[in-house]
Amino acid sequence: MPHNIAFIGFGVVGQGLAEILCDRGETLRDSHGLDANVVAISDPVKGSLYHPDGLNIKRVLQLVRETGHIRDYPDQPGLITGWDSFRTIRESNADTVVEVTFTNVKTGQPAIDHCKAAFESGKNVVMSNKGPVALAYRELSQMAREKGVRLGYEGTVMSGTPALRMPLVSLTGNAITEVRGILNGTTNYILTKMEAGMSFDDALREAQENGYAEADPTSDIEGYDVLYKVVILANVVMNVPLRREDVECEGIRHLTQGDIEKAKSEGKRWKLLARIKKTGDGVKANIGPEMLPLSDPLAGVSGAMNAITYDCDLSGPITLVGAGAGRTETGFSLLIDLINIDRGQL
Ligand SMILES: NC(=O)C1=CN([C@@H]2O[C@H](COP(=O)(O)OP(=O)(O)OC[C@H]3O[C@@H](n4cnc5c(N)ncnc54)[C@H](OP(=O)(O)O)[C@@H]3O)[C@@H](O)[C@H]2O)C=CC1
Ligand SMILES: N[C@@H](CC=O)C(=O)O
Repeated sequence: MPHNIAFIGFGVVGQGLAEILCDRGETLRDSHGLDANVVAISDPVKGSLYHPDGLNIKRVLQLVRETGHIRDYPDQPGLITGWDSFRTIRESNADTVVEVTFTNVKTGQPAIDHCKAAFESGKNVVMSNKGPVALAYRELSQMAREKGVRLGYEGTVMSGTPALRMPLVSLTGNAITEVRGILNGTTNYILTKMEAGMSFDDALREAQENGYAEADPTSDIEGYDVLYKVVILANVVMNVPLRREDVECEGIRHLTQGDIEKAKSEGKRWKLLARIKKTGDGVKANIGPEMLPLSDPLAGVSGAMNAITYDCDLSGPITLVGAGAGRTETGFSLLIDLINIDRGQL
């Protein structure tokens, strides 16, 4: 049976997943049981397409590459163009909505309402958008359960590095007492480049060109992106209802080349660190730049790589290192969820 997919948003990550589905379609079907069929794409600037039998995704990707939009997709019987996100979610024959619009760090919208509309229409949601999980995790997971559909969000923390599945599945049975990590690719990339002599602004520009940064990079630089990831980790992995207003948060905007040089002269390196520590009645969480000695394993994590350490009472500390951002890496995070939906493991 084909697994019909609708993309809501078709930027860096949406195209990353589409490329994987296009390049690996046969292997995914024959070896992993995922017969992915993209039936719809809805994006305010690139355009919107829906065909109940499926779109030619290779053609779609070629059009985006060549023209920046999909409005010149060849007309054919049954093709519908111009549907907005909600119409696509409600009226398409998609089984799963891939929600890859921007992360709204104030309200989580319109992504939260996209999820609700999908569940109301009996559709699964997989997303790398952090807003809905950070702000409405409990409500959305309950709603998905009641409607008998699935909610996947592996890519919301550390892109395609399984920072959520690993503790939930492989470390299950442990009590996780502390989580500590580098959880933003853009700022880690900027700090690494500044250490090599590049200016803050040039390094940020490169991170944007590489597809690591948020649509509004203030979210990366001021730490709001990490704040959302901390809230997700506390709620999903530690089962504590932490809210964003409970977390102390400082970004890296104020760090100067002088600060970077000072750290270097002391045999240290700046990293934007997140910490979540279990307390008697919940957790205490904070985010901020810290100077780490070069001997600290986190000091060696560079560029858009991220790392997270889970302090577990039975297994001891376990650290996961991998991509924190990126087109293919985050596209892959959505693939993990899609395959697991078909396996009945999500
Ligand atoms: N890039 C990365 O490495 C990672 C990204 N993420 C998250 O994944 C999500 C997607 O990221 P990314 O692809 O990089 O972001 P982009 O900004 O490249 O893509 C988002 C797309 O969604 C479109 N969009 C905005 N509003 C709507 C709407 N209402 N309906 C449909 N489409 C809409 C945007 O259009 P327009 O440009 O016109 O606004 C844009 O094309 C974000 O939430 C991000 O936080 C998570 C992990 C890593
Ligand atoms: N902008 C984010 C993308 C992934 O969540 C980052 O740089 O880590």
